[in-house]
Amino acid sequence: MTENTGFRSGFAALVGRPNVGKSTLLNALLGEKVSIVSSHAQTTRNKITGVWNGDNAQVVFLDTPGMHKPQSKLGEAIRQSTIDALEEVDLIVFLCAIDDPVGAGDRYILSLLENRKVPVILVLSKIDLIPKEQLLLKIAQYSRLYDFADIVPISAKTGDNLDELMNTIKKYLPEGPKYFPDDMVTDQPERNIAQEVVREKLLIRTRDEVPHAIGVYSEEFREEEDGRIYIRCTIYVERPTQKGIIIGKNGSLLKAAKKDATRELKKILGAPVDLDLWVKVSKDWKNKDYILRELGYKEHK
Ligand SMILES: Nc1nc2c(ncn2[C@@H]2O[C@H](COP(=O)(O)OP(=O)(O)OP(=O)(O)O)[C@@H](O)[C@H]2O)c(=O)[nH]1
Repeated sequence: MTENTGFRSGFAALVGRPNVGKSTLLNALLGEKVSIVSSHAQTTRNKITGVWNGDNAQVVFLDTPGMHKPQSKLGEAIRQSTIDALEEVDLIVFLCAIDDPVGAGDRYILSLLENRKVPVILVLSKIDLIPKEQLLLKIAQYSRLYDFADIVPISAKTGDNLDELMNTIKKYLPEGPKYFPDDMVTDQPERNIAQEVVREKLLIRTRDEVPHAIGVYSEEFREEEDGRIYIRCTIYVERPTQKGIIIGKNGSLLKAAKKDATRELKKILGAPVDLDLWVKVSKDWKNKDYILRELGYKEHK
C-alpha cells in the first residue's frame, strides 16, 4: 500500500549532557510523569520511551542517559546503550542548557553523532534563565560546532516554544504508521518506574552524600487480590557507611523516602502500594556484570 496519508511518525532520541533538562522536557511534552526529574546529575539510567500523539503525527521518544566519558563498567554500559539507541532512530534531538557554557561535554557528544546519517536538531533549553539578547550569541556559538538541521530555543519550565519544537520535529519525520495506540504514554515496565521513583526519593533525601553509589532493583512486583500492589526493592550501595546514611538515624531516612515513594507510586499506578525496601552492601556493584543485568542495564544472556 503506497497511498499518501500524510501521517508522519518516527523515533526521536533525546541526547545531551547530564542535567540539561531532558526528563523535564519529555514530561512537559507528554504531560505526564514518565521519567524522573531531580536536580542531581545522571539520574536517568534506563531508556524510557514516551509517545507523543499530535494531529497527523506520532513521535516516539527515547530518553537517553546523560552522556559523558565512562569511568566504570556501569558508565560504559550506559554509554553503549545510548549509542545503540542512536542507531535506530529517525531523528536526534540534542539538548543543551542555555546557562551552561559550550564545553568539552558537548563536543564529546557531537563527536559520537558525527557519523550518523539522521538529522540532528539542536534544542537550547532553559531559556527562561537568560535575557533574550544573549540567545543569538549562543545560537551562533553552537552552529559553529555542528551542522544542525534546525535550532529551537525552548523552556520546558514555562512551556515557551514547545509547539514550535514539535512542529520542527514533525518536519523531519518520514511518513509512517501509528506505532502505538493513542492512549499509550510510556512502555516502560511498571517495575522500572517503581525503581526509578525509589531511587529519586533516596537521592533527594541523601543529597550529595551517596549519589551514584545507589542502584535500586525491584525484585518483586505483584498485584494482590484486593487490588493493592506489592513492590519489594533492593537498594545496592558500595560501602557499609553508605548503608548507614541511607537508613538514617533509627531508620528515619529510609522510612521517610519510603513514605514519599509510596505516595508517588500510588498516584502513578492508581492503586494502593505496599513498598518493602532492603539495603544491601555490594562492594563494587557497578562493576559486577550480574548485578548490572539484574538492574536492566545489560541484556540478559
Ligand atoms: N529554569 C529551568 N530549569 C529547568 C528547565 N528544564 C529543566 N530544568 C531543571 O534542570 C534540572 C535537571 O532537569 P532534568 O530534566 O532532570 O535533566 P536531565 O537532562 O533529564 O538529567 P539526567 O537525568 O541527569 O540526564 C532540574 O532541576 C529541572 O528542574 C527549564 O526549562 N528551565
